[in-house]
Amino acid sequence: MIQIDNVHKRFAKNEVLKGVDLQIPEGGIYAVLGPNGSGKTTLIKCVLGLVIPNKGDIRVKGQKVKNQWKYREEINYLPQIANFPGNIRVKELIGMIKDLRKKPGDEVSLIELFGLEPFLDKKLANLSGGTKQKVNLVLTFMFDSPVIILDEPTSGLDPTAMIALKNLIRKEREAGKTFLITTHIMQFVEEIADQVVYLLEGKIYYTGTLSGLLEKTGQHDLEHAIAAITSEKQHA
Ligand SMILES: Nc1ncnc2c1ncn2[C@@H]1O[C@H](COP(=O)(O)OP(=O)(O)OP(=O)(O)O)[C@@H](O)[C@H]1O
Repeated sequence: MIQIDNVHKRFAKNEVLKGVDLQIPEGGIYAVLGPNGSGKTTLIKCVLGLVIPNKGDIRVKGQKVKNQWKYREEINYLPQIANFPGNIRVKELIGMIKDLRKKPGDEVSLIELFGLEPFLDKKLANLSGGTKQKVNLVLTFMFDSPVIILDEPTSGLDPTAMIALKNLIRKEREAGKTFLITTHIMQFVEEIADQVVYLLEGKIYYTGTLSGLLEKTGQHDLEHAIAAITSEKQHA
């Protein structure tokens, strides 16, 4: 479904991705993990065509993404920071995004799921951070696309919204969707991820199941496994 071959990306002298190879088959939830600044967002943006690699190939459903736009219709994307003008009202924003995507969108059940009815007539500038994130989740999930990319989806969410989000992701996985998710919330990964991808120093340090990572690091939970990798690297 997504094939990443030998991808390199540098910003000036900062070599962020140094030969990333990754195959994501169709269906399932892939958690992309790694320390701050390890290149998770950069990798995701390469898949979306928002960042152009210096070297390497990326294919989505067999098609090279370079200079292509059509394939992006197959992807729903939640950015880490979504910047919409603050004077737009929630319902106007939802309408605008539906017009732009030119695809039928079903927002009604999502608005209910995240309890957003009282906020529909409010301007974005007047919403709390968590409420804005719920609106962004509605924008991401209201379209039916086979690939869903979420960059830090839990940001600012309260426990009720977290449960709603996990249930939503599981439901979409049951429908055969493929997820790429970055997060620093290890409990979230433990609860929902099928596979873990760990980026370190510009390369993939590990890809496989969560239990495989625990075995590789000799740890009992993901938080300790990640800490063990970091300290192993610092002492190497
Ligand atoms: N447009 C850009 N121009 C210059 N440098 C950039 C740009 N985008 C990212 N970087 C740099 O690339 C590196 C990787 O950033 P990236 O946002 O991909 O990391 P990340 O793993 O997603 O981090 P975090 O966990 O903090 O979200 C950082 O050093 C960042 O400063």
